[in-house]
Amino acid sequence: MSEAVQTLEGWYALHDFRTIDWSAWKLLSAEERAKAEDELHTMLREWSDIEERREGSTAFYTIVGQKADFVLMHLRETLDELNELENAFNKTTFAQYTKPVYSYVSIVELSSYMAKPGTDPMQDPDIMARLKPSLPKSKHICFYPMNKRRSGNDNWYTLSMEERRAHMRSHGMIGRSYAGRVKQIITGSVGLDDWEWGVTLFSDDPLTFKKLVYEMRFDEASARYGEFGAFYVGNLLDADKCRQLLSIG
Ligand code: VOV
Repeated sequence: MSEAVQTLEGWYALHDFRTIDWSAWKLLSAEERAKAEDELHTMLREWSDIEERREGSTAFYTIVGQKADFVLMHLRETLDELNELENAFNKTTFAQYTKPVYSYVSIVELSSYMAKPGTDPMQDPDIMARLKPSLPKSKHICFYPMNKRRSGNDNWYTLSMEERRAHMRSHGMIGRSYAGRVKQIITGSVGLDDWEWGVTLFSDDPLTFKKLVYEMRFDEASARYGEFGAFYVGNLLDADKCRQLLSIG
């Protein structure tokens, strides 16, 4: 039997994808819409206070295309907190005018393939910052779930630790050549959701997502062992953009 790699876990993650029920939203009076928006902005401010206290982080992006209209990505210390905030959001007036279309539950994960031997990762401030990150406010987000293949001769889980480490080293080298242009948050979801990992990328240039993902397709860790779900891509929603999105002319 191959040895499982040790993993470090940080904050739990919920990706909550919704569409907006525009016909119902448009039927509201301007006053009713303004009230619902104020309530939404109060909740967004509460989430940003939580982020300032370093007790979690939230990213709010539109989604381009028909899979969803927006995503709220939340990171929190516990699954209970994620569930509470999901329920609190569902009780808002604005949420009544949204329809859930997809969600993903996972936890920020770092594997120890590249760990320095003899060091305690939990004492390393860089590692702690990666496990409990403030989500970037980059202009664009890209999310997709993925598995490592388990079929015939292409079974990631029967490779030796050394083979997997060599693959991850090569994978990491490609990733590092995108340093400063894209930030990745890898969340593990074995036992938590339908795929094995969630990949969330942040960048100021959406073309970087295409370049990076394409280049990785040629790397064996992805070419031979990667299986991918649906891709969601979108644009940052700050308070002004959010008002613009919800305004009815
Ligand atoms: C954007 C840059 C980037 C960089 C620098 C980077 C580096 C690294 C390193 C060094 C490591 C291993 C240690 C750790 O940190 O866990 C990983 C780990 C991982 N990655 Fe990665 N990855 C990136 C980016 C990046 C992308 C774009 C993808 C999607 C793959 C694709 O084809 O679409 C991905 C996937 C993963 C996964 C699923 C894991 C866990 C695999 C496991 O078996 O445990 N990743 N990754």
